[in-house]
Amino acid sequence: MPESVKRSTPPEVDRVAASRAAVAARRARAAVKASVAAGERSPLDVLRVAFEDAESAEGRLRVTEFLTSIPAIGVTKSARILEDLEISTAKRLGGLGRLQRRRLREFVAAWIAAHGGTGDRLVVLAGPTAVGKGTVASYIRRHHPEVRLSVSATTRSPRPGEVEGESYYFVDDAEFDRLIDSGELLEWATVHNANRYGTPRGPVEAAIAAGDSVLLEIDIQGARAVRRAMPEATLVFLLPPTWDELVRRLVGRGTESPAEQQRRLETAKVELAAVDEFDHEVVNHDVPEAAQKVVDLMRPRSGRR
Ligand SMILES: Nc1ncnc2c1ncn2[C@@H]1O[C@H](COP(=O)(O)OP(=O)(O)OP(=O)(O)O)[C@@H](O)[C@H]1O
Ligand SMILES: Nc1nc2c(ncn2[C@@H]2O[C@H](COP(=O)(O)O)[C@@H](O)[C@H]2O)c(=O)[nH]1
Repeated sequence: MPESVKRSTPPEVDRVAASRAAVAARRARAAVKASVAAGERSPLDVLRVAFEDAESAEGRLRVTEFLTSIPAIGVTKSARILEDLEISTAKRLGGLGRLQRRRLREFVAAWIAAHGGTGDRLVVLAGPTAVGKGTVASYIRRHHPEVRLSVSATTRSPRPGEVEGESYYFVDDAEFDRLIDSGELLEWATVHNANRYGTPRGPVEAAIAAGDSVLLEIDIQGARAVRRAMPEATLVFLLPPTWDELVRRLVGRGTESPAEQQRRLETAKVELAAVDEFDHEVVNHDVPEAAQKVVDLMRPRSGRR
């Protein structure tokens, strides 16, 4: 042990260690800010990490430091934004309450969409079983040809009327394994403990590169995976008007056995609690109205396209 340390009294050693830790923490926070300012890291990704781990460099970042690292947000604008969001400038990201997190995330997602990020180009529509995701997505396919709908790969068998390459790419387990191993899927999940479903990466990346809007209609696990892979994506949670209406839709669809319906409803209860992880909520009272709300989120607010 070096002489200097041996001679230090315990409080002095503590002070040296604390000051080193403070310098390291300050450097880590500065690195986060610099990566956002340089456009290397999405602000939404920073928020995700901060909300998952309050003690991380991201979680220790003050909201003002965070906002001012976003290009075109200065100190004055940041103060005004925080006043609107009812968040104290002294708060750290990891110390925000549930509603404050939600308001800040919605603000940042809207800011990215309005300032040229991919947020308005890649929109994920997710929600519990039978809420109407497929119905709303089909409506968008029919009425909004400008929106590209991603076609998923699945190991389930085609239902009557489903068309290969339009409804899904129907593949066997070996082919699905190959798609995973070769990195050709942006995300994949086993849905309802039954079949595997995944989003082919190539068409999504090509559409975004071409400036098109892409809609992914996938389950909640898939939405979380897309957020990890592409933090700028806009996540939309489709909600039923009421729980009873969700049950009515599931039972009324008549495609699952009563036992399977029960299992899906148990999962739906858990999934509904994930709504706070999403950037926007749309209540599916009426299909055209819900579809319009989703499509509106895909359009830039400033007429960029
Ligand atoms: N706004 C609405 N009003 C009334 N019924 C609706 C509405 N939207 C969808 N439905 C009906 O609810 C049922 C479930 O819809 P859909 O199959 O699109 O759900 P989903 O979310 O894709 O389900 P899953 O995840 O289980 O595949 C269907 O019978 C559909 O016709
Ligand atoms: N994670 C993913 N989930 C997907 C994908 N494509 C569809 N889905 C979800 O699966 C269920 C069941 O669909 P169904 O057509 O068999 O009724 C539904 O919740 C879809 O949203 C995907 O690529 N990834």
